[in-house]
Parts: sequence; C-alpha cells; structure tokens
Amino acid sequence: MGCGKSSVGRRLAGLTGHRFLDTDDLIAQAEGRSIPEIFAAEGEAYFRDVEHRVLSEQVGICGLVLSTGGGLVLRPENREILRRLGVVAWLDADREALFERATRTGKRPLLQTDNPRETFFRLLDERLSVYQEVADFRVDSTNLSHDEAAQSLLDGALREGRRFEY
Ligand SMILES: Nc1ncnc2c1ncn2[C@@H]1O[C@H](COP(=O)(O)OP(=O)(O)OP(=O)(O)O)[C@@H](O)[C@H]1O
Ligand SMILES: O=C(O)C1=C[C@@H](O)[C@@H](O)[C@H](O)C1
Ligand SMILES: [Mg+2]
Repeated sequence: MGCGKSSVGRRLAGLTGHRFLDTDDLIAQAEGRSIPEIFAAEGEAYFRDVEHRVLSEQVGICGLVLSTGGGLVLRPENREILRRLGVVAWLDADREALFERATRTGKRPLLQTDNPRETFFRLLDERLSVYQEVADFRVDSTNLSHDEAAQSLLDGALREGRRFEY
C-alpha cells in the first residue's frame, strides 16, 4: 500500500507507450463512487469482490501496464490471473518510506484505525510472503525517484519477459 504502483505505473506506461490501467480506478468507475466511499458503505469483502471482477475483465488484454490495489494479491485466484496476464513486478521500499508514502493523503480506508502505524506494519507483515510468491521480480524504490523506479520496472520486465516468448 502506497509504494507507488499508481504514480510509477503511469510513468512506466509513458516509457513503453502501453495503455495504463489501475484496478482502483476501474473499481471506482464501475461503482460510480470513490474507494473510501465503497469501503465505508459496503465494507472490505464487497470491495474485494468488485476488485476480483475488474481484474478478471483484463484477461486477454495485451500491451498493458496494470497497477493494482495493495491487497489485490491476497486472493489466490487473483494471483493466478496476474501470472497469466504478464510479468508481475513487486514495487517495494523500506518500511518507513512505505508508511510515509501511504499516509501522505490520509485517505487509505484500511488505515482509518486508532493506530494507523501499527495497522500498516501488521498488514505489511501479513502480505510480504504473498508479494514474494506472486512477483517475478522486485524493485526497491526507497532511494529512487518516480522516473528511476519506472525505469527499473521496465528493465526488470524486459529481463523477465522471457516467460511470454512462445
Ligand atoms: N519513488 C518514490 N519516491 C518518492 N515518493 C514516491 C515514490 N513513489 C511513490 N511516491 C509517492 O507516494 C505516494 C503514494 O503513491 P501511489 O498512490 O502511487 O501508491 P500506490 O502504490 O498506488 O498506493 P495504493 O496501494 O493505495 O494504491 C504518492 O504521494 C507518490 O507520489
Ligand atoms: O492495500 C490495500 O488493501 C488497499 C490499497 C488501495 O490501493 C486500495 O485498493 C484499497 O484502499 C485497499
Ligand atoms: Mg494506487
């Protein structure tokens, strides 16, 4: 959460000329309301169902940079779809940098708790093994600008793209 998937993903698409999509944007469009509004009105389980649906609709689309929500990979079926869609990158940073980025806007619904810091690090710890499992490669963006992170993602994707050479 907050590692830069949306902002860096958009720059990556700019580098490659691919279309850019973000599952959070697709969810908000499909629902006609914002992510915080969906969480507040319907809860996380409902959000995860819509998230799965919009991801499923991307299957078969080529030439795409797709940013996801930070929790999309929690469902095994979503991990399976991602692996079939293309090269999967894990955009990471050190824990404090991630927390600082994730809390810049104060809008992330899962961090609306009494202790956002504790919540954030608990979620991160719960998710690390899943990120590791699904990703083809990882980029540590702690000391990278947005553009440098996008370039590192491109380098990694070109390296790992062999999985899709038939
Ligand atoms: N490499 C970076 N250096 C400094 N700030 C960054 C970097 N990457 C992203 N940020 C900043 O961190 C904040 C969160 O970025 P962004 O919204 O792109 O993250 P995200 O991974 O899409 O979050 P979410 O999981 O909520 O969808 C933004 O203010 C963004 O500009
Ligand atoms: O990390 C998460 O579970 C989330 C991250 C955001 O991108 C949104 O998908 C939503 O706020 C949930
Ligand atoms: Mg995002």
